[in-house]
Amino acid sequence: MFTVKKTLEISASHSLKLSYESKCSQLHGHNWIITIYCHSKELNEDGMVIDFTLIKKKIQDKLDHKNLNEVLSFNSTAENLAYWICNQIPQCFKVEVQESEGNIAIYEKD
Ligand SMILES: Nc1nc2c(c(=O)[nH]1)N=C([C@H](O)[C@H](O)COP(=O)(O)OP(=O)(O)OP(=O)(O)O)CN2
Ligand SMILES: [Zn+2]
Repeated sequence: MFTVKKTLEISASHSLKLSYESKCSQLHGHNWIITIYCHSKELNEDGMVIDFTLIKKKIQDKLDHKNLNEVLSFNSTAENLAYWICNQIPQCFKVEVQESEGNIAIYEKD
């Protein structure tokens, strides 16, 4: 099994819809650091699991310098982002989303 790991950064704004009062319900921004793990038993014809550039493009084109509330149909918690990102890339099996230093969510397929 081959594994590739791609780390990229997304600068964006969001506000969270929460069932309790929170500063996070106000529009604010983060520089999310996202680590994406992809694997494959065999390499493609180019000798890759997946092109690092393609991983970055798929995620950054949709999210970078955007208001996440406008481009995503779900509450953009780190957990939900990790889940959504994992499902954008067929070879992906794990995603880590660091919202700020010390605040990290991880989604991993069963
Ligand atoms: N489990 C989660 N908890 C929280 C999330 C989340 O995505 N998953 N998100 C937020 C907000 O986005 C909020 O903006 C985070 O604020 P931040 O200042 O980064 O974190 P803290 O409030 O913990 O403050 P520290 O500076 O880290 O002490 C909130 N929770
Ligand atoms: Zn936030």
